Amino acid sequence: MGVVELKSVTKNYQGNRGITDVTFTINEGEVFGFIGPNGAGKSTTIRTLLNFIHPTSGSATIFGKDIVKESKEIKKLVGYLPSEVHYYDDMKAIDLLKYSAGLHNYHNDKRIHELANKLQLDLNKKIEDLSFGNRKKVGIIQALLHEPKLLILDEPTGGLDPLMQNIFFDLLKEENKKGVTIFFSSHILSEVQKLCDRVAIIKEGELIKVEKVETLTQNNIKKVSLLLTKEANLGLNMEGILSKEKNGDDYQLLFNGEISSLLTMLAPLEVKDILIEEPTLDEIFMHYYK
Ligand SMILES: Nc1ncnc2c1ncn2[C@@H]1O[C@H](COP(=O)(O)OP(=O)(O)OP(=O)(O)O)[C@@H](O)[C@H]1O
Repeated sequence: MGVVELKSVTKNYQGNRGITDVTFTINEGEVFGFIGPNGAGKSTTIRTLLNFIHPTSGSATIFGKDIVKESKEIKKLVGYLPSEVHYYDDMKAIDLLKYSAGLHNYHNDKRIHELANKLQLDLNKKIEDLSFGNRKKVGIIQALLHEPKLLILDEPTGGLDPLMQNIFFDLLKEENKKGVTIFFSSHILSEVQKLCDRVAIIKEGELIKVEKVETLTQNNIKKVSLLLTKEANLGLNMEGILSKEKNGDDYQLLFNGEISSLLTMLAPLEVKDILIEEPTLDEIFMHYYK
C-alpha cells in the first residue's frame, strides 16, 4: 500500500476543469515531485487530498485512510505547506508556532527552536515585521513541527534565497532519512531534479507521466544541434525525432532512438557541423509540455 494513493480523481470547479482522472501512488519514504506549469492542477490535487475541496469523482487514500471520510485522522499525520501562507499579523512567530503545535497536541518547543535555528528565523519577531521569505520559513516550521510522517509541500521554495533553499533541502533530506515521505510540488525542474526520486508531470489537469527522475535524465534522448549547408532535401520526419526547431540553417532536434539510424539519415545531407549532447531535464520536460 502506498502512503498516498489516488484513483481516477477528477475535480471540476462548477464545470471548469481542475484535474481529470488523476491516478498515482507515492510509496513510503519517497521524495515525490509533482511538476507542471501554472494552472496545470497541482494545487487542486493537493487541496483535494487534504479535503479542503471535494473530488467530483474518484477516490484517494493517505496512509490507507479515505481523504474525505477520514480527513481528521489524516491531518494528524501530515505536515502541509501551502503555496501562499497567511497568518495573524500581530502575533509573534513563536506564539503562532506554539499555538499551532498545541493544535496537534504536540508540546515540544525544542523542535520549534531547532528548526528556527536551522532556517535562521528570529522567532521573536511579529509576523507583520517578517519579509516574505521569512514568513515562508514560519510556514515550513509549522509544517514540520509536529514530526509528521508525510510532508505535502506546495511550491515550497518561493521567496527563499538560493542559500536558504539549500538549507531547506538539507532539512528535507534529514527528515526523509528519518522515514518521512515527501510530496513536493514545483514548477522549477532543477529543484525537483536535486531532491526527488520520482516525478509526476501534470499538464492541463491530466497526468502525462510518472517516472523516476534518473530515468528521465538517463534515457536515450539526445539533443542534436545541426548546421546544414542546404535546407533542401531535409526530411526530418523520421521515427525518433521528438521535436525540431529551425532557425535558418540551424536545427535543434530532440532525438530518442539509435544514434546510428540518425547518422544514416543525415549521411546524404551536407552537414557543416553537428553537436550531440544530453538534454537538460528542462528540455525533456518542454517536450512533454508541448
Ligand atoms: N477556486 C477555483 N475556482 C475555479 N477554478 C479554479 C479554482 N482553483 C483553480 N481553478 C482552476 O483549476 C485549474 C488548476 O489550477 P491549480 O491552481 O490547481 O493549478 P496549479 O498547477 O497549482 O497552478 P499554479 O502553479 O499556478 O499554482 C486552473 O485552470 C484554474 O483556473
